[in-house]
Amino acid sequence: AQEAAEGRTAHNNGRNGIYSWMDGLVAAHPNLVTKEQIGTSYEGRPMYVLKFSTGGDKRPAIWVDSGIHSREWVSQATGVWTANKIASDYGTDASLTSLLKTMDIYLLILANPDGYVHSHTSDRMWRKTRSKNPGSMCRGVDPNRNWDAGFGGPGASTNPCSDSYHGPSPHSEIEVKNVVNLVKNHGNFKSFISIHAYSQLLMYPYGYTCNDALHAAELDSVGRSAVQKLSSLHGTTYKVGSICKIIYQASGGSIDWSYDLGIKYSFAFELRDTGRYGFILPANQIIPTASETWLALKDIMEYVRDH
Ligand SMILES: O=C(O)[C@H](Cc1ccccc1)CC(O)(O)C[N+](=O)[O-]
Ligand SMILES: [Zn+2]
Repeated sequence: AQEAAEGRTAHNNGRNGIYSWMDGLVAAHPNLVTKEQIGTSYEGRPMYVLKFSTGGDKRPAIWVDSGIHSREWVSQATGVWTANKIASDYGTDASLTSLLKTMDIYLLILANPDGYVHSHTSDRMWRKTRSKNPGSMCRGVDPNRNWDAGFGGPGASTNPCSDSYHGPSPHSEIEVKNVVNLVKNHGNFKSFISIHAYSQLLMYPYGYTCNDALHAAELDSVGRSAVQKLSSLHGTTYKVGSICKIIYQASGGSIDWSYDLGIKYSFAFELRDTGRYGFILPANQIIPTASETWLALKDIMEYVRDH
């Protein structure tokens, strides 16, 4: 109880490790990394994106988010590792350096900050946002069912007590709305990548239907190339396919929304593992997971740069 209390204090006093860590990264790389607040969460926590840019104005950009489902802790950890990797490899990795000459990378490490705190202080298996549902004892909306893409269709629940509750309306969750506003106002994103765990999958639209997306063949080949690079590091095997075909039908998902907005290169990762540890992945697998995932992310980013 004492630890939980201390945990709550640390989080509530904004001494949250990731927030202060982000400030350190910005301070260490002032010519590359800036921190932009895109809004606040339901409980009032700031939502920050890290912007990696070498100049220009609204350059073609790549979006990466992690932690939209708060219990998928290797996802947020991979976000942190990836932020550091981009900052430290810029200038030495020729491919990344050339990418950042013409494109920007936006990285939202904590897409669901309230849920993340709740999974640390109260319920390790918490997935949703922490919003109050009128008329229900149950809190939270599944932020990956709340996007305006096939909203309320098959593969989401109308029950506020369900872990896949889609919410009262599209973009009802402020955490989702904040991302929608940034992406729409920016207007020049070429790729939208959302990082989840677990199952070891690289998926592309659609989730809301099992009909093929217009660019399914191209996205499939981009995905296969990326997972080949991923597997080359530690031999981790991934499957590639559309959300609906490879995992299950799911409506209101973020990458269906980004794809239908016109952001062709929309992907979702399901990181390690395949169920042995599930969401409770041992910490000694964080760096191997993040390192192999980076090879796939970089491959996708290079493809986007060149197409
Ligand atoms: O159900 C989900 O939102 C993801 C699968 C997914 C991923 C992207 C778009 C639509 C669905 C699976 C997961 O990451 O939540 C893992 N899980 O089933 O807990
Ligand atoms: Zn997830």
